[in-house]
Amino acid sequence: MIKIEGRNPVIEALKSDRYIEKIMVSTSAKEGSINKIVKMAKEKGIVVQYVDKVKLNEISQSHSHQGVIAIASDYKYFDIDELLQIPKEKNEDPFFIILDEITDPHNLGSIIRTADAVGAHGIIIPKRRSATITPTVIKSSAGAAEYVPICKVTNIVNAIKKLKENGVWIVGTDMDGDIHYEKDLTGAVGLVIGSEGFGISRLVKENCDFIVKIPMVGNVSSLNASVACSIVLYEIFRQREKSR
Ligand SMILES: C[S@@+](CC[C@H](N)C(=O)[O-])C[C@H]1O[C@@H](n2cnc3c(N)ncnc32)[C@H](O)[C@@H]1O
Repeated sequence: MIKIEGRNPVIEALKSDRYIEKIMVSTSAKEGSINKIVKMAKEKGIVVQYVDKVKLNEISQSHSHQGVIAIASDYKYFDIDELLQIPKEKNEDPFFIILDEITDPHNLGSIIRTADAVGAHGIIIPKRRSATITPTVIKSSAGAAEYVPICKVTNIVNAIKKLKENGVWIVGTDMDGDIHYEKDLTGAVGLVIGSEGFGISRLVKENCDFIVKIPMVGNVSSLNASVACSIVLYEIFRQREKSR
């Protein structure tokens, strides 16, 4: 079981068909969206348990529960074949994100949130040395983790090769690339974002079809990984919308 913490994440979980064992609500949280959550839970026949705020603080893993925690079934990761099936079923050009060892749960949550906003078909993460779906990630995604398929793979390079075999162009991001908005980013695309500390690893970079950079004129040498990811995702989204 996994804890889903915070109001938006719990609302999104209640909207989905995910199994929820119970919802714990702080006795001191009565206002606003808490009433909506309790109503939604009751309509679905889910047990609502009122607990003291101190107890909820102890249970919370994200430390930002906003007075509500749902105990839900574990997150279901996709495999790469299932991921590739999604754009086919929607009759859309594949649009994937590949995270090369993003370790900060807030970055992963924020990337999931933007991925949902731009209609990406899924995110590939490595099994090791990576943030995975935790209460903090779900909270940071504002509940978008319910909608964005995540695929955990043993080897990112092999996953990239598989995407390429399926006609996906792999776009890396680094400071030594071409300006992102001057490149054609339409068609089947897999966007690679490097780790917070080390960027994209050498082998992954060698397997990218091309590299793009987000121009910068300031003093710091790079952007935050989730910010960089959002900027390029929105350029891909803009170009895809324009080419429809
Ligand atoms: C914090 S940066 C990594 C910095 C790292 N010290 C390095 O040497 O590459 C994390 C990731 O965000 C993306 N990124 C950040 N700033 C970028 C920029 N200006 N252009 C393209 N990608 C960028 C890249 O994917 C990068 O690997």
